[in-house]
Amino acid sequence: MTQDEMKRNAARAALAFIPANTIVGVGTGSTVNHFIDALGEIKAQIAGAVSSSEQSTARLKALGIPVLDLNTVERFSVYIDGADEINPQRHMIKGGGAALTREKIVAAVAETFICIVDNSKQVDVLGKFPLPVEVIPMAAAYVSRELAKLGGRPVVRENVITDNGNLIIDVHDLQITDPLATEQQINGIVGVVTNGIFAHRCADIVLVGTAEGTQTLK
Ligand SMILES: O=C(CO)[C@H](O)[C@H](O)COP(=O)(O)O
Repeated sequence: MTQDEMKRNAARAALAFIPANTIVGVGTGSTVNHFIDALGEIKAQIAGAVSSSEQSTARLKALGIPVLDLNTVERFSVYIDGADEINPQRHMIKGGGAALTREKIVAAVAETFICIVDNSKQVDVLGKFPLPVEVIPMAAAYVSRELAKLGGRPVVRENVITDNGNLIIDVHDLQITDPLATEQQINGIVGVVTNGIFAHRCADIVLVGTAEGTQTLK
């Protein structure tokens, strides 16, 4: 089975966790694209979607799924999103698609975060995948110097502007042994919008696509 088939199976398994008439929070990425396609098949049974990126919004709208403004929604039941890495504590690195800030905001409003991944994303310690950090453009050099002091190797992602008009710094070679502390520490650097560690708001349920089928971890 290919990696993409495992992603698609995990994405389709998420449909079983969507209550009738609910608003669905939708993440970003290739795994989520499979989920959006599956959501299109049950669009009559949901109240609409809240989206974490312009890319997902366009795909949702193309399938006729209404996209709601998060400011009009107080709370909703499920948020479905992928991850670049996930550890056994269900802490994640996200932001490979540069949508980390909106993803973190939408996830904060959801009751349950369901993470959909193929098994290549499972790690014991976060940090092999370079950690994305969204920064205000004028702060990029300062933030890079501060990130280097933490032991990482910051590289501004070329030709990428986020949906919020900001830059992404990818931090290579960070061993993230305490994700809660590192998430907080990096978010404390002036000029950082947010970083891609999702530890304070980790996943509640993980659907892992494997060659043997999709596993559910809680
Ligand atoms: O955080 C993300 C986007 O900002 C994605 O969830 C993450 O990059 C995983 O992407 P994919 O499903 O394409 O492997």
